[in-house]
Amino acid sequence: MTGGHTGYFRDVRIGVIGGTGLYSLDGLDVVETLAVETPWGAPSGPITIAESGRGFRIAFLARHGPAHHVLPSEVNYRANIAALKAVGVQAILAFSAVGSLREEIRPGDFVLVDQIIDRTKGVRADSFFTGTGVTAHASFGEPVSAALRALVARHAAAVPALRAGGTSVCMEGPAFSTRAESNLYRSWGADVINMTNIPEAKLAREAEITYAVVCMATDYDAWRESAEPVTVAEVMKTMKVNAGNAKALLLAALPDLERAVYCDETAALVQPEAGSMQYAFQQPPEHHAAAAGRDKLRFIFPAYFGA
Ligand SMILES: CSC[C@H]1O[C@H](OP(=O)(O)O)[C@H](O)[C@@H]1O
Ligand SMILES: Nc1ncnc2[nH]cnc12
Repeated sequence: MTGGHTGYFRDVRIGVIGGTGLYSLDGLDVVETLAVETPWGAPSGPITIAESGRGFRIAFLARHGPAHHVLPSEVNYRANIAALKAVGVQAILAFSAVGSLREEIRPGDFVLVDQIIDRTKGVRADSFFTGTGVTAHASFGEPVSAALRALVARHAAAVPALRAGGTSVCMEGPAFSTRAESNLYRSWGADVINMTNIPEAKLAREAEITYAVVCMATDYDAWRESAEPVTVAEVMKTMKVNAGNAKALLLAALPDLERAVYCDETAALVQPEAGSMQYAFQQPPEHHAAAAGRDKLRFIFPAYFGA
């Protein structure tokens, strides 16, 4: 145990969440595999700790489990984020397979979204504070880290097409959208659609973890009159190529990311999120000591709910 932190503490500051078609990290040496338990239950699978050639460590988690056995609505997002936090993660680069809502975003293109529209249906646990007796409201107007997006965008040359900016719609699923819904999201100005950005991005923000998601277009969803609506077969066919490009992008960006989280004394990359929840609490700190969920919250926030 370190500084009131969890027994899993490892100081692995970089986390990667792989989505559909991205179930492992290649090109890095795996040094440890952790079965982490959190106060919110178990994450989707083991956390793999890998080491880069430069001696820095990266934690990897497959969002739907290593065999993709967890539906998007049934992912334990709280456990996933809490588990990454427990091993020391300060910045998460997530990957997500998405449908394109724009002709110009072709299957195979990557988009670093900067906005998210929540179309989930309230069935997902989306806050660490639920049931704890502590009221907190994270700032979420900018749901994705601008600094992490900019860092990744500098490595656009590693993939065929990478757009810096765009809006994703996170739908509930598991069935894909109707044509009318797909057109509705287009009329709202959305660029891509998936089923996992929310609550993942929200929980990362609550956990004070810097978060960005690389959205990898696999299909044109259901809006195009001239084409058949999306199927899983179509998604997985495109993901075969996308997965290779995702790994290339990660390996290209990793040296910069390592410098930013392990070597920069100003901590400029993670600084906007680190400590951000101190402004989110409704009640004064004295209240936290008596809160029913204090022990649970200490797992994520040793600084606010310490012994
Ligand atoms: C298999 S298509 C629908 C599935 O793909 C995306 O997964 P992820 O975001 O984890 O890459 C989408 O969000 C759905 O969960
Ligand atoms: N069209 C689509 N809708 C929702 N999630 C997706 N993931 C990949 N393609 C998708």
